This record gives sequence, C-alpha cells and structure tokens, in this order.
Amino acid sequence: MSVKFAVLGHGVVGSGVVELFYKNKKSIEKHAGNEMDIKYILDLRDFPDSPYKDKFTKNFDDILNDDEVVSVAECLGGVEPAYTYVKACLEKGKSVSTSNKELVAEKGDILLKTAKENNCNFFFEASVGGAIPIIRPLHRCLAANDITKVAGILNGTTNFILTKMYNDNMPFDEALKLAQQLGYAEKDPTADIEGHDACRKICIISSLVFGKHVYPKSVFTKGIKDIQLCDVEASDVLGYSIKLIASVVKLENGKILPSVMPTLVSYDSVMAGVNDVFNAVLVYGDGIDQAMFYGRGAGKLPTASAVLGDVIEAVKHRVTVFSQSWEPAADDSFIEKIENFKSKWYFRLPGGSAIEGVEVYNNDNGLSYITSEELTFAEAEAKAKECSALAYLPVLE
Ligand SMILES: NC(=O)C1=CN([C@@H]2O[C@H](COP(=O)(O)OP(=O)(O)OC[C@H]3O[C@@H](n4cnc5c(N)ncnc54)[C@H](OP(=O)(O)O)[C@@H]3O)[C@@H](O)[C@H]2O)C=CC1
Ligand SMILES: N[C@@H](CC=O)C(=O)O
Repeated sequence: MSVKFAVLGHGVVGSGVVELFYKNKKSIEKHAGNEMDIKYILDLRDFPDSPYKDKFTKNFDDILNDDEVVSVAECLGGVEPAYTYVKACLEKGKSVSTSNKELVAEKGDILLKTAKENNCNFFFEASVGGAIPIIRPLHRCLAANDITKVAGILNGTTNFILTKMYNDNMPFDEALKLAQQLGYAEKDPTADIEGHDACRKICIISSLVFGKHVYPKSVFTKGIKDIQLCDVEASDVLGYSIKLIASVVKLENGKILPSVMPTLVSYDSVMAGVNDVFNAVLVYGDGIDQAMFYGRGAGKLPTASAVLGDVIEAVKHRVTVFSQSWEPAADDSFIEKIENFKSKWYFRLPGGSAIEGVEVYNNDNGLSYITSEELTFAEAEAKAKECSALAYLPVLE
C-alpha cells in the first residue's frame, strides 16, 4: 500500500516539492522502501491548470484528520499558522519536514519535544543552506567531534546581490529585484537584506551543535543594506570580497558567540569563491580540522530536494531521531556579548583623513584600510566613532 504525505504551501518551495516528487517518483520510492503518493496540497489559492488540481484543499483539517497521511512537508513560511499546523500534525504522530527557518529558529525546541513525545520526527534539513546537506552531517557524520566553530554564507539572496555588485557593478535595488524574480528572496525581502534570515539559520546550527536553543533575539545581526559600491570597489582593491557571514564560535570561557555581519573575506580564502545564490558552511572540529559544505542556498528545486530527502527519511524511519534535538534555554547567559567579538577591521574614513603604516586605498569616496591588529567589536565601534568612519566591517583572512 502506498504511503501518503501532504504538502502545505504551493509557492516556490511547495510547488518544487510536488514537481520533483513526480519527476523522480520511482527512485524516491526505492529509497523510501515504499510506494508513496501526495494525497493533499494545501494552499489559499486555486490552481485550476495544475495536473494535480484534485489534490488541492484550502482546509488544513482535511490533512490533520486523515489517518492515511503519515508525513507532512511544511512550505508555508512564517511562524503562524505554520506553528499551529505543525504542532497539531506532530501531536497526531505525523512526521513533519519543513523549509521554514523562522519556525525552527523560534519554536524548534517545542516542536522537537512534541515530536519525541509522539514518537515521530520534526525534520528541517531545508531550513539551512537550501540544497546543502548540513543538518544531518552536523548531528550524525560529525557527531564524534568537539565542534569549535561554524561559519558560512547562509543567505542566497544577499550573496547573489553582492556578486552582482562585484561582477557587474549592478546597483543594490536592481540586484534585489532580480533575486526576487528568481524565487530566492523571502516574501518580505527585508529578512534577507537585514540579515534576519541568516540569523535564523545560524540560530538553528548553534542550537543543534551546542545543544541549547539559541533565539534570534540573542544574536547580533547586521545585514548588507548599507554596503555601497564604493566599499565594493575599495575592498576589491585591498584584495577582499564582502560576504554576509553568519558564524558561531565556542569560546574558552565555555560560552558561544553567534553573529551575522557583512565581512571582508580574503580573495585567498575558499569563502571568497562562493558566488551567486550559492551558500557554503565551514565546520571546524578537533577530529576533522575543517570541512566545507557547498551548494545552492535557495531556489525551487534545490530546496525541494532537501525537503523531499526529509520526507523519504520520515517514511523510512518512523521512530524519533534523538540526535537531532536540543534543550530549551532558560536564559541567554551562555551567549557571549558581541562587544567581545575579535577581528581585524576594515574602515572607510571621510576623504582628507590620514593614516600611516598600513596599506590604504584613497579616492573621492574616502580612505579605506584594514587594521594590522585585531580589535574587539567594542574597540572598533569606539574607533569608528572617534574617526567619524563611513563604514567599518570585520575582516576574515
Ligand atoms: N524560496 C526559497 O528559495 C526558499 C525558501 N525557504 C523557506 O520555505 C518557506 C516557503 O518559501 P517560499 O516557497 O519561497 O514562499 P512562497 O510565498 O512562494 O510560498 C508559500 C505558499 O504558501 C501559501 N500559504 C501561506 N499561508 C498559507 C495558509 N495559511 N494556508 C494555505 N496556504 C498558505 C502561500 O499562498 P499566498 O501566496 O496566497 O500567500 C504560498 O503559495 C519559507 O519559510 C521560506 O523561508 C527555504 C529555503 C529556500
Ligand atoms: N531567502 C532565502 C531562501 C533560502 O533559505 C535565501 O535567500 O537564502
């Protein structure tokens, strides 16, 4: 008998899940060890031209109350009603696979507990890095390591925009419009450009790796909206590319320091070669030294691939996967303050400024340079104020 699942949402990702499932149905079934079919697709809109139009419903209860549906792919986005729907499915023992990072970053601890209590699974491989397998490698393949740092480019939209600014001198707004047309951006793209999306993703990684829920409000987050073409030009001349880097570091005092900041990345580093919609995640551990995961970070079929991988896993393994879990956090005292973040820094000072002893790039847009010493965030902020800096960003060699 074929195993039935439902897809919530028929937008960019949900429609990709349906398309990829029917395209590769035979091999998906082979991997799952079962015949499978989609019984329902939930959406607010009508899709009269869809070959699957008979499967559409606007009523979530059709899915919830159908015992034949054992697994659900949630691709709605946002916290509500996704949270209510997902929790209700898990309470009925239906495993859920989601691409919704906002949901996982805000409610992951509760949903993982609900899944455990009901002997099913809450999977979220697609919530970080689009197509890139990173969640399962972190809690399974790399489980023998003491992981000390994870850093990456975790937002496809901003990496696409920055690449267009570097390679084509394209203005920010034009590049953003293109990313939206390609289905990379969030419904409200402020989440991409102000760094909230990358923040949600580093929260998920931090929670999984360090075992306690890290909420977005505890993470210092700065997006790329203030990056100007003159910073692009200056960083390029100095030998760096600006990337939106989300990272979490385990410190010697036992705390962790997650952050999201536009960062100058040396052209000599692997991160600098990650362009367009591609994402990359670098994991540092005592066994592996370092490992890099790379692939398309957004888009219809790449994200659908990760969602369907989880659906297959849910069909294959009906019992809770305990390694993919973390505890709720009573407070955020285990998170270090951003003021103590240490790095070299890029400064752009107003024209007419003078600075000695460092390599500088000086033009009509100001004087740009990179500090020779590491400074804490607090020291860099104070220096920026003192010099009336027009921009200051951390630097990754
Ligand atoms: N796009 C991408 O590349 C990626 C997206 N994601 C995540 O996946 C999720 C979905 O993203 P995406 O597909 O791009 O978003 P879309 O807005 O394209 O799709 C969401 C779909 O769900 C429908 N929907 C929303 N609320 C309801 C509801 N209450 N009942 C029924 N249908 C509803 C929407 O209908 P309507 O349009 O009428 O509102 C829309 O068709 C998000 O969490 C996103 O962050 C993750 C990785 C990559
Ligand atoms: N808007 C997101 C979509 C994938 O998570 C991005 O651009 O990375």
